[in-house]
Amino acid sequence: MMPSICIAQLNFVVGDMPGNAQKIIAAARTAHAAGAQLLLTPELAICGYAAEDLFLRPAFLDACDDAVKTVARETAGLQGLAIVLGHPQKCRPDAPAFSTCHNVASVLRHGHIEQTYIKRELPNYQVFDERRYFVPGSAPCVVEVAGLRVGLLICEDAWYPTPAREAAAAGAQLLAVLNASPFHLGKSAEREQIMRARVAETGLPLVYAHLVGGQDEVVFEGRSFALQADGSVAARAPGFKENLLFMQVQQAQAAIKIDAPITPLASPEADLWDALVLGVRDYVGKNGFPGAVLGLSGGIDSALVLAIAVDALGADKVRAVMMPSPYTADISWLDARDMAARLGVRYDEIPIAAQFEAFKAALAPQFVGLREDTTEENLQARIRGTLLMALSNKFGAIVLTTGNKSELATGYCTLYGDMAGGFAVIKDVAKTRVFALARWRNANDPYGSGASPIPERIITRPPSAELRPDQKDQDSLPPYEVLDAIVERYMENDESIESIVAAGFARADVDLVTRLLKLNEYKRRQAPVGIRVTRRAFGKDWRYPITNRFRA
Ligand SMILES: Nc1ncnc2c1ncn2[C@@H]1O[C@H](COP(=O)(O)OP(=O)(O)OC[C@H]2O[C@@H]([n+]3cccc(C(=O)O)c3)[C@H](O)[C@@H]2O)[C@@H](O)[C@H]1O
Ligand SMILES: Nc1ncnc2c1ncn2[C@@H]1O[C@H](COP(=O)(O)OP(=O)(O)OP(=O)(O)O)[C@@H](O)[C@H]1O
Ligand SMILES: NC(=O)CC[C@H](N)C(=O)O
Repeated sequence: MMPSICIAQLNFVVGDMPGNAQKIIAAARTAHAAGAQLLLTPELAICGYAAEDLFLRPAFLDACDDAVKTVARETAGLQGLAIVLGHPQKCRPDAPAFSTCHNVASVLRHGHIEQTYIKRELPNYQVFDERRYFVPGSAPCVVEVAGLRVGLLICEDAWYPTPAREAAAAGAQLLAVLNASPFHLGKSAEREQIMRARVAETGLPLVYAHLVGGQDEVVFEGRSFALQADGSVAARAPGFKENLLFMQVQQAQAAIKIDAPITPLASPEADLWDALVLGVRDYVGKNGFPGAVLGLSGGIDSALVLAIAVDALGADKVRAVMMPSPYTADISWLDARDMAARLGVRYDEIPIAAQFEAFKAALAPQFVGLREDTTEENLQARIRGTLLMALSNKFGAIVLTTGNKSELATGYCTLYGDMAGGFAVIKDVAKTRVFALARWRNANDPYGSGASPIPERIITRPPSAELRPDQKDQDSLPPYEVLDAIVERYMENDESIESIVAAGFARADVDLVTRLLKLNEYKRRQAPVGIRVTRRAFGKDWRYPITNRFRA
């Protein structure tokens, strides 16, 4: 008789060790009641991923240790259930300075820690800094559960052949991987492909236990899965929600077969939408905000952010404010009103003409003889930022900023103006993708907030900041198809200026975009945190110097 395995695909809160422990205990009870013999948690389940420099605090590691003991104690009576629990563990006292702990998976059974596996491969690229915190292990770990020998691995271990091969050599019949693998577009398929390589090399089936939830700039999409020994998908949990995924392991002649439900993968747009919704919901929820507020301009960016916010939080928790200036077109407030009504959010109008005039009057003696320029444009953006922050201060709702990746790349945004706020929802979504996503959301209603929330004219009118008469984005920037393609090549793929020009882009466009990218590093350092959805976002994954003379 081979075991039944349960994956606890759960949404943990970083630093809430007592809460996370209770979630794991509840999952263990459910799994046990359903007949499971093995419960797998995600990587570092006890403290959440990523706890960053909290790992440098001895008291934090002690609290993790206490929580592991709580899980062991409170699940001691679950006869026949082994729990593989991800947690940090203090190193020996003679460990090198600043390498304070191991990233481990412990096997809890009958109230005791029976075995502990130490993660061997520590990722230190993209958003990962694991070598800052962890000391690597060097040995495989195989645990026996109901007659099945399970080889334990932790996330990055399975991105290299050696740990899996050594687990197989140590007698494993199945590989179990505990993971915290942040989402970007296409990551689900990429991950399954990498795991398929491990299966091919070892000839062993593989079970992948994954985290779900948003944590600051990253989102984990869940979608835990299993592969048969022939590499085919044996199980897959739903994406972007908690799930207990049960699978029955069977001995079929010499082979081990896994029997479980398979949720299909989703389209890129559906994934992107779900990632943004979960990112907003968890940032707002886990940080204790009662709701969110944003400036609704009648343009596409704020429209998209409003639709995401409503899907994430519900219409009753979201508030939209239209703040017309002398340059705001009639269609802007007509469309803003229309959209707010479609979604059923609270909508207010606060004109900013009087404040704008007051600022200009105050500055007039200083500006004598000077013509109006971006200074006056930015004043409008800053008045709006001030009003939104006042609403946030008074009512507690977080201000969602609406800048997209194209704007952040080129600095087409105002410090302390439209950049003022707490969470930058679409900062990793390029403008061309903003349009595609708006169309997708109008054709789909994944959270039941209403079909077609975005008035068609908002999608079809030419983008404008409406900060001076007849202004269009394309007066100062190349067409967004060109801009976004250059940003993707230069920023996401590290291509050189020459290779982008060689690929057929006009040198003037490439020069302008890469120059703006370099010049605006200072702005990005002051931008709010926001959701990473591509392989490389402006965040932990983009660490360029501000003072810098290199551009090629
Ligand atoms: N290296 C550096 N390190 C630190 N600070 C630096 C700096 N270089 C300039 N600065 C400071 O930054 C200031 C310039 O930045 P900032 O005040 O933001 O203003 P700035 O970048 O000059 O203007 C904002 C631009 O964004 C456009 N915009 C605004 C609002 C919304 C939208 C939209 O469509 O979404 C577009 C607007 O049309 C304009 O072209 C300088 O005056 C200086 O004080
Ligand atoms: N009239 C307005 N009323 C309320 N908020 C505004 C208004 N104009 C601008 N904002 C806020 O400032 C942000 C930047 O807007 P702006 O119109 O300058 O450029 P944008 O990037 O094209 O954005 P959008 O597509 O939402 O208009 C908007 O997304 C919105 O949150
Ligand atoms: N936590 C980890 O070890 C993650 C690293 C891994 N390569 C991933 O993104 O999936």
